[in-house]
Amino acid sequence: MDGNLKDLALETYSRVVTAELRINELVQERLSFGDPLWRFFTVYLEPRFLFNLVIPMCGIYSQALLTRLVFAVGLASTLNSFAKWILPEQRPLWLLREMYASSVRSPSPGVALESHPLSCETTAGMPCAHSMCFTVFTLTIWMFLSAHAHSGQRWLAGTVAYGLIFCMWLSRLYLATEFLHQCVLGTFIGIQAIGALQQNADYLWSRRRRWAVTGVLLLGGLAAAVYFAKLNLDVDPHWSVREAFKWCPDPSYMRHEASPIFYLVRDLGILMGIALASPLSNLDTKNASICRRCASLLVLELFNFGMRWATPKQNGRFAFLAYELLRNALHSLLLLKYIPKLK
Ligand SMILES: O=P(O)(O)OC[C@H]1O[C@@H](O)[C@H](O)[C@@H](O)[C@@H]1O
Repeated sequence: MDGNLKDLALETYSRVVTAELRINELVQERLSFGDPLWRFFTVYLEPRFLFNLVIPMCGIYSQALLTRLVFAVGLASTLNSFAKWILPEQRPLWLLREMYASSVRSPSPGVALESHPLSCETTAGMPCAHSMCFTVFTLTIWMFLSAHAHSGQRWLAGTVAYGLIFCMWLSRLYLATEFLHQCVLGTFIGIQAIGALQQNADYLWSRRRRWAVTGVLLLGGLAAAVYFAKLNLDVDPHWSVREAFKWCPDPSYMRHEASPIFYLVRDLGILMGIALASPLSNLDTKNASICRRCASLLVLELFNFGMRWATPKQNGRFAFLAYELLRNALHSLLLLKYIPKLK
């Protein structure tokens, strides 16, 4: 009975993802006129770019908005990286090529997908990080601006926000990096995460630094425990990187800083910066003059850019990961705690 249920579940899953491959194909065929736009969404609105440029730019408008964005998007990105670290789910191009390469799954799906450098992701597919972090980013801005808007303006801004999130889905489907269900679930989890953060805002924002830092260290321990548990269970922790190597048309499209471990370290670094700036309720979120805000954020982001440029990539992976952890922690700490002091 159990065996039958498992077979049925696998069969249903396989049918669903095969049908979803056709959605990727349809989007590639019908929406190629928007190619520059889909690339723009994937390249310039991805979590790393949000942290290194877009969120700091929002700080020019308001320090309170910047604080909320770093907190919400930082937590969402960490949650996403953990989900990808724990659950190994295929991406469309990997699955399609496996299907064609394997004689077990027949008949072949009869789908053709185009791939290029942006399709060479090295993490698992589920849930879509672009959709999840962008959902949290847009809805946090929407909620912040809605506090002082009429219901008509709120409705209009909400429609624009969901329209942009839909464009992010199309971008990921067009580049064949994600299945539709991975994008939808990314957005769904993002919305649930915002709800949970809102409900527990008082509790979370009043945590003392000691507790917050302990929480981040425990998360680091959890990530390491998952790694060793996988090794014990004979599950390859680097499965997604191997899939990418196997199916990416050119390995030079893949980057050091795109592995699941790198993303976990990056996100834990961002959280560590938030933890060091805790309690968040004590942070100064008053706005300095616009000139001062522009100048201080410009200096900070130039400094961050220099730090990124100087990343030691040739001194082994531990130096690389430790540097990234510290750089991200310093960047979010400076954004949250020290930029407002420069008044
Ligand atoms: O899950 P997606 O949308 O394919 O994204 C994969 C990775 O893409 C990178 O650009 C992000 O910085 C990562 O956080 C993310 O994990």
